[in-house]
Amino acid sequence: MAGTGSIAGPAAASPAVTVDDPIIRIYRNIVGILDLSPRVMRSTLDKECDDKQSNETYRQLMERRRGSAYSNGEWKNLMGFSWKILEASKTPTSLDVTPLFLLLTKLFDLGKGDIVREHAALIVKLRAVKDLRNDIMHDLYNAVDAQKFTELTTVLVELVREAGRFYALSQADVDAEVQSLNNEIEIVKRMDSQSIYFWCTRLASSGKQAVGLLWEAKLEYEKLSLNEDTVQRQTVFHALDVNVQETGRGKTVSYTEIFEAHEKVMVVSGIAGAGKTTLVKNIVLQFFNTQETAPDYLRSFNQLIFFQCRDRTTPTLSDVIQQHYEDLCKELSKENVLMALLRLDVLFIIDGFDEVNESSRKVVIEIIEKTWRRNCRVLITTRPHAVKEELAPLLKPYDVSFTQYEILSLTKLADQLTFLRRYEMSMCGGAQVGAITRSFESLSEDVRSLFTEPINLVHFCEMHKHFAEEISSWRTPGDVAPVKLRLYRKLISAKLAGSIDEDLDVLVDDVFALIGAEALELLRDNVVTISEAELRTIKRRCQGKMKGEDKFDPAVVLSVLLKDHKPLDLNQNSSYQFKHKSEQEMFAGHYIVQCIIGGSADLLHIILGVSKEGMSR
Ligand SMILES: Nc1ncnc2c1ncn2[C@@H]1O[C@H](COP(=O)(O)OP(=O)(O)OP(=O)(O)O)[C@@H](O)[C@H]1O
Repeated sequence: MAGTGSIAGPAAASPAVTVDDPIIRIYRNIVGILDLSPRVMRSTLDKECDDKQSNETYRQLMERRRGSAYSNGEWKNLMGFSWKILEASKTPTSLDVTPLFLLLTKLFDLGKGDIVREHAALIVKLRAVKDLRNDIMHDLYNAVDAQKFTELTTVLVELVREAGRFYALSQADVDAEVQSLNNEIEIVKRMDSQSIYFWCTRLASSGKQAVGLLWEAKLEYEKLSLNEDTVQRQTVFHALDVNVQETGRGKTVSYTEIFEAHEKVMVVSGIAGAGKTTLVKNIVLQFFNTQETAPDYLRSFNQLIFFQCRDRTTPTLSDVIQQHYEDLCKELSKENVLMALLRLDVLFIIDGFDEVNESSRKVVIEIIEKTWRRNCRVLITTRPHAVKEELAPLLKPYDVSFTQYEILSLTKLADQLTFLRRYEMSMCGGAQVGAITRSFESLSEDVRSLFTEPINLVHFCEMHKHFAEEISSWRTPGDVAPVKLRLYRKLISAKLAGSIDEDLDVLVDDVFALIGAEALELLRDNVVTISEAELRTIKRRCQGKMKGEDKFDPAVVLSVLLKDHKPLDLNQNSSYQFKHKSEQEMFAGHYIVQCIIGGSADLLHIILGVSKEGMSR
């Protein structure tokens, strides 16, 4: 049977399954939704569009029937995020239930010439299929329900009969179509383990759970950057607001509303430390939360793939898929799992596009290329400068448009205090809560205006822990900046005290200079992850600086400044990163200032990334 999408080769003996087996129940529902339903609806659409010319798109057909063109805005409002596929498609072959339902209902609304038609009964049947689709695809509890398959097959047969009445087909033609559908239904009842729908079934039944465990282990806790404190990510999460750029009127909405966009691609932009990565990590945790069902705004997805552009070691999308569904990919191949995944409703999250490199760019392009015709959506985060300069040009050749949202800063004192309170509670386990917020409230407005990004507020908590006294003496914004570096100085000195004979201050200056030069060089190449080999080079350089200090261990110092970044694929080597990109930038900035103060002639060519000879020219 062509329709069940067998993967390749002769059909293997079907696994011994009974109706009691959850896998066969999910399989039937999945084939019913992903294969039988669109085929029946496509046949209805063909009947409705018997006047369509073969080179005409569905948008053009509707405009012809309407007698006027739609503006792009009208078309998007009419078709939601199916607008693109319905604008481009000339045949129904790649349309599935959601765009088919939309298209059919909008065609009925338009009418067909002067013919008076009563389409209400037909819409009832179409809607029943669409609702069953959403029930089954968005909730495993429904997907495993044998009754749903019975309901679906019944309504599909009714749809064929109702379409027969509506288009005044002969009884013989309708009976033949029903017979053919019943034959297909009988085939679906026997599970084909070579069918792509079998793998969709496996993904639907256990994929989310497996990936959920993976992300929960990786993301549940957050280690703060300036000291050893750990907080539970969801407990300290502050629900951020975003500004919809599309409207041009500065409409402010909650982050949960970004999925209401008409575009399949949504871009969340924000300056350094605005909370882009934290936002998407919390979306991941909410999606996979095993204690509660996914929140409403995520309910339309049944799988989620998370990819960070700083990754330099995952060359293809199927490798990303393998990291997510390791066991399933061992059974089938990663390519087949990817193929099956793209049939489902997937949310792809691409984090930190501004950090994209040669390898991760290929993955981003693959995601865009493979998802735009599907029921998938893509959420991309980036610093603002990369939207115009890099992201828009990358999407343009694929004719992909997006809605942009900008994360809003926390400018109101009440919001800042709420934010700080959560961290304070988590950091002191509930004891002595109030000191941090009181200290913050006592600052002048001028100084407080430095703390409008989440990262600065978190750093405030950390600085308060070490320099509470000093904070009370801050008078101007200029008093704040040096304290963060002093905090690092203090942390490194504490680590080295007792093991080093030399003057610690001088030694820390040397470490800062070395790490600052390294940070600058990496930033120049837009690199934020450091491989094991690169780390060894940095360690050797540290060691070289500390000649004569036998007891100096560069790993101890670097552990204060860098964090270990464990790969998803445990067979791969670890990589390392600054605790936050903004800290990499801070050390690079400090280094530049020191070079300028010290009158270093080497500096400019390093920043510009050219040779000294190149500079003289
Ligand atoms: N919504 C939030 N609730 C609680 N804490 C947050 C929130 N957003 C950010 N933070 C804190 O601020 C830190 C920096 O945020 P994050 O890394 O998400 O910023 P970013 O916008 O991705 O920055 P960059 O562009 O530099 O990568 C986080 O590690 C976290 O401690």
